[in-house]
Amino acid sequence: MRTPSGPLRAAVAPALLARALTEPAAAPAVGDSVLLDDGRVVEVLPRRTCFQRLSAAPGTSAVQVLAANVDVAVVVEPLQPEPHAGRVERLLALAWESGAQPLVVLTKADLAPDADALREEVAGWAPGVDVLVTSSSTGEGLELLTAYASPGTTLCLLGPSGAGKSSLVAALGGAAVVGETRADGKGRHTTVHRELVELAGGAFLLDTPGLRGIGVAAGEEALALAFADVEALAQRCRFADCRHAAEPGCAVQEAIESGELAERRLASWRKLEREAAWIARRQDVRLQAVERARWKALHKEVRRSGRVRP
Ligand SMILES: Nc1nc2c(ncn2[C@@H]2O[C@H](COP(=O)(O)OP(=O)(O)OP(=O)(O)O)[C@@H](O)[C@H]2O)c(=O)[nH]1
Ligand SMILES: [Zn+2]
Repeated sequence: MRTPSGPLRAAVAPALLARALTEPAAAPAVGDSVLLDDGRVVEVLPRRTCFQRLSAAPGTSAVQVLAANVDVAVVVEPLQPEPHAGRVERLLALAWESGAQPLVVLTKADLAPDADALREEVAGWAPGVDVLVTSSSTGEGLELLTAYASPGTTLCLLGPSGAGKSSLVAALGGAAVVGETRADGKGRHTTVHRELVELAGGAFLLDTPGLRGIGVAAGEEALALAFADVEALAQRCRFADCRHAAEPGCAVQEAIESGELAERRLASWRKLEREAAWIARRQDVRLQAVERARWKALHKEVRRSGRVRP
């Protein structure tokens, strides 16, 4: 981690480790600011923004934090092969979900003669979000991205393999400042991947493999932001509970008929809404399972000792 007196490797204090067993979000994640006592991490300071997913650990219902305190969440999508609408929309929903400012960066402009037209199209998938055209090969558009990377700002890159994320980092003058290390069988420490990169202008970039392919669904509120155009239309439907199928006075269907809204975009919104509902249900089921396990343990204790302990 970084401290005023330089980089430092610090262990997590036992009390915090113990808490993290039942509450994984209490553990420090990449991007966190922490309190140190006697060279140990005793507390994680409140997070401004947060990428998280449901913890895979059995017996917990909690969320696992993938990255904390990201200011700008950059959705990286190549112009060649063609930008993929569903993928951009999904990553934008996750960006909104995190609380960070979303940004779309289209890469490999040197390979796309129709970059400007493609930019227009992508802008339609990203209401309220800037869409930049860049090339790490020619340097085109990189100064636009630098404007988002003011000193002290933390960015993260979300995008598929091959989108050009590593090339962007290199083109922005990235140098690793913190590498995550792990001990191998022989007790040596080896760097497994770069985690925090300092850019030439003094901004930071989180480059976390776990974030790259992040597969979690965004919640309702994030979807409302990512699909602000569809939501605004839905406000104008005659019925408050309009399902935008065949109801009379449906502003969404009218917009599709007039060409104002792409049918594909409504379908994409529906798909992500279904996923959000599914995740919410799964979280409920998990909470119930944890509750059941607690009661089972309590009953066992009662049978064993013949009395109830609070
Ligand atoms: N022509 C051109 N090629 C590029 C550009 N940016 C990246 N590439 C190429 O695209 C390929 C993938 O780029 P990477 O930067 O490794 O992509 P990545 O997103 O980091 O991929 P992962 O590490 O798998 O997540 C490489 O062969 C790059 O040389 C660009 O601006 N123009
Ligand atoms: Zn409607």
